[in-house]
Amino acid sequence: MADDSNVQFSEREALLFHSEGRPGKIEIIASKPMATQRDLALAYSPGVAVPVQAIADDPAKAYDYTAKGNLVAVISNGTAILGMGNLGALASKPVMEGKAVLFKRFADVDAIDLELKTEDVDRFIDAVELLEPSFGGINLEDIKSPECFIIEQTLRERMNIPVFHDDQHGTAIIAAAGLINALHLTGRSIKDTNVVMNGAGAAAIACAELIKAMGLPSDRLLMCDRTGVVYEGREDDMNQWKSAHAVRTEKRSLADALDGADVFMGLSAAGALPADLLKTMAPKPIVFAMANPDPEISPPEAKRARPDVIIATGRSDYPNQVNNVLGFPFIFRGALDVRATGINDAMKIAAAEALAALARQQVPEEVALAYGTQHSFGPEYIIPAPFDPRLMEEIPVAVAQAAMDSGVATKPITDMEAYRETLRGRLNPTTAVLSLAYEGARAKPKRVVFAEAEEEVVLRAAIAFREGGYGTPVLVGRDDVYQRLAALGVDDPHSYELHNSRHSPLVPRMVDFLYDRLHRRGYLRRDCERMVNQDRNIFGSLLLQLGEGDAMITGITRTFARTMRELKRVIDPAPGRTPFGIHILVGQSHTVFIADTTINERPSANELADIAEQTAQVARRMGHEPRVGFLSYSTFGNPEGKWLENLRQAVHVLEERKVSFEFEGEMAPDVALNPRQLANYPFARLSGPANVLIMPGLQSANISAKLLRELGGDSMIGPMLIGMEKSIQIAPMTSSASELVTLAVLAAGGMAG
Ligand SMILES: NC(=O)C1=CN([C@@H]2O[C@H](COP(=O)(O)OP(=O)(O)OC[C@H]3O[C@@H](n4cnc5c(N)ncnc54)[C@H](OP(=O)(O)O)[C@@H]3O)[C@@H](O)[C@H]2O)C=CC1
Ligand SMILES: CC(=O)C(=O)O
Ligand SMILES: [Mg+2]
Repeated sequence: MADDSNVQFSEREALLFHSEGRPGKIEIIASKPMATQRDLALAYSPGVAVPVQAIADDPAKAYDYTAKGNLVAVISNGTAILGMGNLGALASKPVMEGKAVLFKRFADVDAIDLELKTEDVDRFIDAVELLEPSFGGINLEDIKSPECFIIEQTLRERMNIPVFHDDQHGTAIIAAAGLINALHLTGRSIKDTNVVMNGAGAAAIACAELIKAMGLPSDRLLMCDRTGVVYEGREDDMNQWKSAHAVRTEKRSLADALDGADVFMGLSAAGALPADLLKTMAPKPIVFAMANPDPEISPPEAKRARPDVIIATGRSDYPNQVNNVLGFPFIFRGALDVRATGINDAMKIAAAEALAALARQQVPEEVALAYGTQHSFGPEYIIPAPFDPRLMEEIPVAVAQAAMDSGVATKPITDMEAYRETLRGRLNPTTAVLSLAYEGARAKPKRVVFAEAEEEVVLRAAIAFREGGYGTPVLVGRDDVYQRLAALGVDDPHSYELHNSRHSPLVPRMVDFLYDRLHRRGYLRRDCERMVNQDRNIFGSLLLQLGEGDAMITGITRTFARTMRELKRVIDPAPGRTPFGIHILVGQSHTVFIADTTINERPSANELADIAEQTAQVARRMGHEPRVGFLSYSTFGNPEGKWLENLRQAVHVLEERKVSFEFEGEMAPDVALNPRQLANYPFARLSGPANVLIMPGLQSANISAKLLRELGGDSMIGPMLIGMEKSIQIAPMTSSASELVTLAVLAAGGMAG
């Protein structure tokens, strides 16, 4: 992929990403239990007849008894897939599946892709119109112009749910938001700005219309297509939508148009803006090169030609991503939540203004930390990043309010504050924090030792780690690791850093270091030499001690306990810390941290308190306000037992330490997690279900974590090893490559510190 971007991946990796596990990117999950005969009777015949009759009597009830109200269809015929052209309905499926998962990921909207095999406008319209009962909204995508204009207009007239061609309006909203801010930064007023719009298709026409609606005079926008400037009187390759933007001018080519222009907006094709032409633009030019997957000009090339440029692209791997992903999930969220009958101009402008305003506000700490680079309002940050958790609050609220004010909301929201609260609850902050941890790793790439590089799964993780741009893998293994890399499709295996203890020049220093630590613990120099030469965990952790890496990942070839024993010969706990393990259970809207699941068999009261404090810190770093429950079989002395004293003491220790989070115990897990059970103990000091579960001992902790991993539906991260003087993670022996990458990213980012 583009060599100068900051995220590298191979075509092989892109294909593997899509084919691994279940092919594609979506699956359907039942939202009701389907376990018993009774469940079946309720979900299907005969129970289902009851909601059928209710909806037949009152169609609005479909929103109460079916998924319609949160369901959007992403529909394409593949005639303008990204900037790749007309490759047909089937080939568009990966893009449409991609949009469906973005709807879910960013705004908890359920979406399904539908690819229609027709280029006939009427057949397309008929097919979509018939779908109205199924969906709460229709997102049209990657349909070429001018057909897309007729399709969208007709469907909007005929359907009573929002129909939104995202390439037109989504793009226009984001581009307008970015433009508001870029003009602000360069001290321009929209009324005096000269804009060249390159492209005269779906996205470009909608963009031109929106920025004119926001105050750009018509004669200050010159539109260009493959034929050149769209001027009054032009006859070649025109249509009514282009004609609406034709101006009286002598300029004929893109070069003529750009000479002295303030803004270039590209919604055309890769490479359409030559650097030479950029040089002729006005001082502090603004370039939005939005063609996907490759922009009209790359940011490094643009900056070489014009160091004073403000540049945005459609891609996530450069600063200033002007991409409709910043809009469609949140715009539909707001529209669905007020059951809007359509998405009108007032809602679009509200979304653009809310986005622009968000970029000018202080960036939240977790976003700033993760991106590392400049993330305060400025030339490299004119538009919020897609992972910014504030988008989910601000944009739907603005859109819903505009829908209500403009009279298209059929179910107005009466309490906006309560609505904000439900929006916050729809997403799991951990997901955002994990995404940000990945971004953070990219921003500040570290060197991570992969101690078991002879294992294929570890090598695949190391390749993905490097190709993802998260850091530099430092491999430990024999020389044939190079052949194995080549067999996995790596073109330049020798560009990987490989350390082989057989001939590493570091070995003498390692032996000295180890002997220095262990000679009074019963080890001879020869024992140390043998360990350095033969044990990859010892060798790998010595690399960390000698400064050859920032973090290490291991665990695939040995059990946790054995690996931990080896590591402790080389690495100590951090001063004053109790090392322990956390398993993190991540669901769509909740996260639970369970500790200590790996090390301390019978923690003392003080150790339990330490574990609670440090786990609470990790929870905070992952975006959760901790509520700690000390778990037992017993709740506040019922039943009595002889193992409860430790837990009670731990609660006292935290009281004495005056910690800044809620904690309570001892309590059974159902009391900790279920508010109805908790309500039986009105004196309990938890304001909601516990999200940090401190286990009384290793038996119950480790068993619970492994049961949840094997039997539970949610995904499990960890165990994360906490409290060592160096950042080391011991992965479960059954880890997949992507689980290893996640642990490596967390280790590199200090998330597990
Ligand atoms: N960043 C984002 O969020 C988005 C980006 N896009 C990108 O915008 C581009 C256009 O998409 P869309 O509007 O849906 O597609 P359309 O097929 O509707 O329009 C394409 C337009 O681009 C013009 N064009 C193509 N090549 C050139 C060129 N070399 N110079 C000048 N004009 C050219 C075409 O000209 P002609 O009329 O002469 O054929 C046509 O007007 C794509 O690259 C797409 O990826 C689209 C939506 C969102
Ligand atoms: C982003 C998008 O929708 C496109 O490039 O078509
Ligand atoms: Mg598109």
